[in-house]
Amino acid sequence: MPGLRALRRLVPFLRPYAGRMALGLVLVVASASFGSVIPWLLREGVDELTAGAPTARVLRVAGLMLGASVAGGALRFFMRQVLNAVSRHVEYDIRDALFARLVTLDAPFYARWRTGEIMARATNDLSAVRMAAGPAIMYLVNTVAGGAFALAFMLRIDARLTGLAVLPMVALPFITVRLGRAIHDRFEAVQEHFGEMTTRAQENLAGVRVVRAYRQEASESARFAALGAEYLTRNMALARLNGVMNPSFSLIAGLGAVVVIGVGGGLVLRGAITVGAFVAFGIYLAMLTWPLIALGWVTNLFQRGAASMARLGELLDARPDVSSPERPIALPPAARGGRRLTFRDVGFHFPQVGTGDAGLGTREGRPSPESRVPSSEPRWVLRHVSFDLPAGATLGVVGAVGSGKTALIDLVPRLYDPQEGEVLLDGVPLRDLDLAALRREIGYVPQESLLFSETIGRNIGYGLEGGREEPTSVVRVEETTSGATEPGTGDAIRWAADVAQLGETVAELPAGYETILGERGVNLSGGQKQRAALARALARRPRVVLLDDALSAVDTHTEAAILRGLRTALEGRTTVIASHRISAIRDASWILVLDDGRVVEQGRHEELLARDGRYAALLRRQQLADAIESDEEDAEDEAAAAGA
Ligand SMILES: Nc1ncnc2c1ncn2[C@@H]1O[C@H](COP(=O)(O)OP(=O)(O)OP(=O)(O)O)[C@@H](O)[C@H]1O
Repeated sequence: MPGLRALRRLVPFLRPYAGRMALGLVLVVASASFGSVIPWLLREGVDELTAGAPTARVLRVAGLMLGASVAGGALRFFMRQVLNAVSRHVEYDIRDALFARLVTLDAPFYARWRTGEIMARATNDLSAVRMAAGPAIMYLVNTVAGGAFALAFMLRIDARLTGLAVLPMVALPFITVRLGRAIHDRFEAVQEHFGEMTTRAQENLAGVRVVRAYRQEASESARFAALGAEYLTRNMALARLNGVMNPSFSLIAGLGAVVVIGVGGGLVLRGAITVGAFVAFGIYLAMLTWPLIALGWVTNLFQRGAASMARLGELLDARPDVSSPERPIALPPAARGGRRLTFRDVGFHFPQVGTGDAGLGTREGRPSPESRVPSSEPRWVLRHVSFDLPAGATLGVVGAVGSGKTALIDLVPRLYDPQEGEVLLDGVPLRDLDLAALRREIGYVPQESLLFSETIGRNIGYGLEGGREEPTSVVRVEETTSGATEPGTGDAIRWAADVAQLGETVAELPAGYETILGERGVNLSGGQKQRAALARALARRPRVVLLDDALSAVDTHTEAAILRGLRTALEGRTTVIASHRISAIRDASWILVLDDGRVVEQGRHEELLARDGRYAALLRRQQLADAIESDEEDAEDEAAAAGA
């Protein structure tokens, strides 16, 4: 059937359950065989009644019919148990595989795919695939087996009558193929739109504060209603096909029934077949009708499953652009606890969406025809960036908004790879290192800190050695001294929290390090979140620490205290601090001033000041802004004092 090729991808997921699947299918065939014996027994019963046979014989037939019904029913029960369980297991395995894939995918992938789209595939499409993997297979086999048994008995009763009754069924394959293709396409359209709706809902829920602050509730509701209306329209288009399919199949079966009554009635009158055979034949034909209708439904399920499996396949097939080399080079032992970081004439631009850049396709991940045309000149975010930072040194990166500070930092853990030049750690190009080994060296505090809905202790201890085995045993900070947890883990968390100036805040939380954060727990302020993210990066005692404007939400006083603490704590480690505030980087061993992705000045604080160029101008502007701010604060304080 057209469009079903995507279902081949289900085979590896079904393979582990082949035994159970086979058992389930044997049960399907067995239950269908019992079901088809019943009309045959009925034929016998009717004929014996018509012939005036003794009651005992009639009762014997009735007993056999009852037995066949019970046996068929019991087998049907077990077949459902077995096959539905298989489909649930398959669904579980695909979901697992999907999640495992999603967590390995990198920044370029998530720049192309919207969260709502991924969620839609992981839920709705997965359900459609489960229906194809379980119920559809079950009904297909049931249909074929039930139909074959019914046909065999019909042929035994009268071959010519059977031929006439099933004649209208020659139209069946045409209807199935034509409607099947249309169902596939329309279902795909429905699912695609569902992705749009999920994205909209997800963005609105995540940004509900913005929606409310800008009083956009009504217009957002209207936009969602419009999406809903389109979803309804597409579903109605699909429903219309179902509306055509089922009656078409019933019509074919109905035509068969007309033949049976017309021709079969004549045969009974002429004595060619018995009344019992006529009754049984009618029931067999009805038994064929159900499979015919079921066949329409099965076609539908397979087509939906195939469309959804293809959509899931796009996610399962996605590969990160950045990966480990086949033969990674090991890093040499670290000197003084840090690593030397070198940028050699680095040029970088973000992958261009829809241009096939870095092997990318369209946002949906499908390579589009346009993806193969040569891209327009990329917008370089970094160009000709070179520096050589000795192990244990601190690099400060300053520059205006959008000058490329984040991009520079992102290249160190290989969130992206540069298109020009190379980045090296202790003289080894990053591309030659094992990705996990590289990232173990690095503590990265991104601009936007993300904390999980977990205890603050587990948030800080995230990714600590052993954390993968049993999360609950890892970061119960209070228990470390009793030896109940891995030695040193709790200490590392407490130490990191203290360096990040978070220790006191944690002590004031209702359950200390065991306080749950997030939706179900306590919410931290922006600055506290940043400090928790900093503590998380420090707890692993990385050799290279990257801070991307990581203290922007912290006041200058706390920032100074944190930086002082960091200097001692990170003694010997290599640090890169990107900041729009000069106060955060003035003590760095080397400072880069970025402008539109190029290094326009570099040197130590004093040297840069003496040069009286961009850096000095930036500092003067910031000092002026700080002075105005503190004057305003003083004025406010005075006004408040006068008011009191
Ligand atoms: N995922 C992305 N795809 C395409 N362009 C991007 C992407 N992220 C950032 N950019 C662009 O790259 C440029 C550099 O961005 P970057 O985030 O490195 O600047 P920044 O110096 O860190 O700015 P800020 O101080 O605001 O954090 C900006 O012009 C930005 O618009």
